[in-house]
Amino acid sequence: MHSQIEKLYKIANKKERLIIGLMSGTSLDGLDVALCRITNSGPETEVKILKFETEPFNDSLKAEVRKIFAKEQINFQDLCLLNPWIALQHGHLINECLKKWQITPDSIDLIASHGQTVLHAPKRLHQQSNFGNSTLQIGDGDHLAVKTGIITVSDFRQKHIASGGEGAPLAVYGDYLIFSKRGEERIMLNIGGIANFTYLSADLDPDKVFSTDVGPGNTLIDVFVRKFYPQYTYDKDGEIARSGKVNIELLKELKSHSFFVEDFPKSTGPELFSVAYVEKALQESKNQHINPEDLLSTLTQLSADSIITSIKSCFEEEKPLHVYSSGGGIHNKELMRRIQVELPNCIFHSTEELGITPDAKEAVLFAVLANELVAGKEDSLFGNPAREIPKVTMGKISFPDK
Ligand SMILES: Nc1ncnc2c1ncn2[C@@H]1O[C@H](COP(=O)(O)OP(=O)(O)OP(=O)(O)O)[C@@H](O)[C@H]1O
Ligand SMILES: CC(=O)N[C@H]1[C@@H]2OC[C@@H](O2)[C@@H](O)[C@@H]1O[C@H](C)C(=O)O
Repeated sequence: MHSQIEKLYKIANKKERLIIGLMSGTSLDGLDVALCRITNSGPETEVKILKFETEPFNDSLKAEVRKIFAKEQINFQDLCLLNPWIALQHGHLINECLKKWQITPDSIDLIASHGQTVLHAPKRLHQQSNFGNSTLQIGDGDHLAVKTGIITVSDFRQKHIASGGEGAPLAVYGDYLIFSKRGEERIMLNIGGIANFTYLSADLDPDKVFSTDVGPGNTLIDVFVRKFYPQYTYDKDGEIARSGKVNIELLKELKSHSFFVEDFPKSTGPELFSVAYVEKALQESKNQHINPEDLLSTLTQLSADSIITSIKSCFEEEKPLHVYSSGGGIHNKELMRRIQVELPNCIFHSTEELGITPDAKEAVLFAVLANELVAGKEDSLFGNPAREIPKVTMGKISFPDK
């Protein structure tokens, strides 16, 4: 047997594994690196975060990615060059983290790498009859494995699509395994560039579980902060939004997009929630000369309303729901205030109360997916195919060869 296969076999048979989960989301703020100790698999999975860092991306990395990020037309060579280059950048950041933590690569069992989404094109968005759902994450796993010397699991979304899903959201798989709690109706709300949630039923019934993107989280806020306030990259604590007024006509126009009336579950991205989408709405509502703080206030209300309306439309009002929030958007106090005011029957928490740092949650998710791929049992795989959550393992394995 090849020594790497033998090593993987041993890792699969361990009771607990050290897995580095990586997430670089749509906000392009940095690489989330979560060193997790994962015990068991399937419904018995337990996760402890041993270390967590967000390694900020420097301006040149952001500029390189933005050349091809969520764009309909790009230079094909840029895409080709960035696929290994991103992996090498991520590999370098992992090596730096390991040095800082004084942990040697050979004590890590696996890396679980999401990669960088450069385009998400579910059929609902591209609408081309000959083609199905599609998504592209770059940062090739072989390059990461060779750069770090650690067996790497990557490219999780393709199997989801191959099995009938849209390739997103995937958080539901980790949410079900690590956050389900008998006797408590839970919503796991993540506010990243895009906002999404998972519903976990109090009776633990997997057939009731579902997950969906709901619309923009921080993505539009970030883009227009960068445009009008170049010294900032986001609206810290929502202060700009708080100083402005919501423009009702513009908000109505933004909400008239067909995405908001499509059935759940659905996935989306900055391909739809883009500058062009906002500029069209500004034009249609005759608000091209809106002042920046009113625009930011309106975009913040759009994010809040996307979340509020989706939760209200999926659940009866009397149902006591516990909402556990994560993602960078939870630091936007004005956004969170507006959401909480309109959902008085929900009890709001942070995932911190469940032992998972909110900024680390998505990176942990990919560590859990890698754990299921390598050590999960086929008969205890989670899924709910009726709600587009296929029962599958996800990820591709790359070996460093030494
Ligand atoms: N103090 C703060 N005030 C307001 N917003 C904040 C604050 N801190 C972080 N954010 C927001 O959180 C964003 C980063 O969020 P996060 O890392 O969850 O996004 P992501 O993982 O890239 O997104 P996605 O989950 O869509 O892929 C920042 O770009 C910013 O908009
Ligand atoms: C294609 C893609 O990268 N989608 C991301 C993005 O960021 C949030 C939302 O849009 C979600 O659908 C997804 O990520 C999380 C981790 C998910 O799949 O659950």
